[in-house]
Amino acid sequence: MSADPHAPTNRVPVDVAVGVLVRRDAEGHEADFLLTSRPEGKVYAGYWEFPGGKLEAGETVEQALRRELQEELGITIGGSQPWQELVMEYPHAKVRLHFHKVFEWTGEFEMREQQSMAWERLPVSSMPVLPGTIPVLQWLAAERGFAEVTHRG
Ligand SMILES: Nc1nc2c([nH]c(=O)n2[C@H]2C[C@H](O)[C@@H](COP(=O)(O)OP(=O)(O)OP(=O)(O)O)O2)c(=O)[nH]1
Repeated sequence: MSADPHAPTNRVPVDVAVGVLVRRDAEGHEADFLLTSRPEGKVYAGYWEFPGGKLEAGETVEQALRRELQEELGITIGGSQPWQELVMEYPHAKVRLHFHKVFEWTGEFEMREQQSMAWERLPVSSMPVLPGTIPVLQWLAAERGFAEVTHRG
């Protein structure tokens, strides 16, 4: 009998900090959000995701997020709000994704890893999106009362 590729494994997940940067509209409602493409040379290169990266030893999620967004996008975030958590099993890794919402940052966006960025709304037009990004679009859709398909591809 062959192994079920979807069965949970006993691998220890790697913690990843992910930022959902949200801009507000004129009424103060949450509006567009930032997606970035994964740089060449990484697994899932070219797939769209919310920016972030793995925690280093001793870091909190917010500290890791501040460091990663500075390194990758050249911005400095203010505070971040813990929002959702998700464990994903990929062939290359098992990750525990810690999603924080971020509403404040300073600095100009610079794509320091030659990635692309897009301010998006639902439905998202950037494609393809990373598997671990799809649940986030669904959470945003639930918060916003958006009942249609969230992304293409
Ligand atoms: N940044 C980010 N990573 C995600 C999302 N969804 C998802 O499954 N992941 C996965 C992909 C990767 O396996 C892992 C993030 O690791 P990474 O390789 O991008 O992190 P890093 O920048 O620290 O990479 P490196 O230094 O090891 O090259 O989390 C998401 O929305 N954003």
